[in-house]
Amino acid sequence: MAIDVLSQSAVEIAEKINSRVVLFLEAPPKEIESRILSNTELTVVVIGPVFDVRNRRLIRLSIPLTLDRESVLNLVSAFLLEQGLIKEGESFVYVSSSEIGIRPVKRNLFAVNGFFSQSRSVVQKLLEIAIELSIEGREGHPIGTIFVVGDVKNVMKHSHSMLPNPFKGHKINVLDRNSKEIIKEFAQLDGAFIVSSRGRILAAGVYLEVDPKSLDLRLPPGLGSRHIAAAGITKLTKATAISLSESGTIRIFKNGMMLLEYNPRMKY
Ligand SMILES: Nc1ncnc2c1ncn2[C@@H]1O[C@H](COP(=O)(O)OP(=O)(O)OP(=O)(O)O)[C@@H](O)[C@H]1O
Repeated sequence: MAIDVLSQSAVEIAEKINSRVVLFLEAPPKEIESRILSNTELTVVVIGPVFDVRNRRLIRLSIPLTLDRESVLNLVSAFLLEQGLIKEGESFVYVSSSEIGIRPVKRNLFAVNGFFSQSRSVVQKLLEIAIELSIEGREGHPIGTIFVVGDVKNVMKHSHSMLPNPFKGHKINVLDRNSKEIIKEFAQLDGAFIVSSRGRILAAGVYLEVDPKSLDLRLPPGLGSRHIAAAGITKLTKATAISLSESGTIRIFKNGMMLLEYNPRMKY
């Protein structure tokens, strides 16, 4: 099997370049995992449907499979740095059933503290919804929106409602299966959603009060007010923001920096 042969080469390469981590972009057969764990000192990271980081040598990350390769590698780099599993300047080896490569890790715009330790499944779920909204739009129109997750008390201090809050008094959680359509429907409103770190939607149609001049935002040029607001609120608070541009591009911000940029429409 291709992944069997390639994983063997990945281990050899990792040992040759003194890398500490091998990343499987798709889950390998169990015996490959156990062989690497018992015969080497390497940490194995597997991208798949399961998220489990308790075992420090066999780490399972669930990252949406629809993301492009670059974004997946960026997210994994951020994770490895954040967890202290790799240092800046070191490399990890990645492997799938059709390719193998070496990825040097840099602490760049994409590598940001705290992304993986907070509200993982909530952010993941909202990312899924943003991907669907990007591809589908709503009633024939492209949709743009912002989801702000976590540190709700502080987020509220830096925002105000632009319209009566449709979620007031309703217990709607992004992790509930049947909440997706409601969220997509209200994504047509102007402004941002405020979501607790446990996934409860507290408000929609919220204006984020962000003054970019007073914040040291390190953003790529050309982003408009929606994106500056999304980035800014993560600088002012400990929240994570997911923005969807009307152009279909999804971005994740944390600490005022962009962690991920991805346009699912590009593949269609
Ligand atoms: N501070 C803010 N808080 C919440 N929503 C905002 C804020 N600023 C702008 N928006 C929303 O973003 C929308 C688009 O604004 P603008 O075109 O300037 O942003 P953009 O970053 O270029 O977004 P897009 O790429 O979707 O066009 C506004 O109509 C408004 O709904």
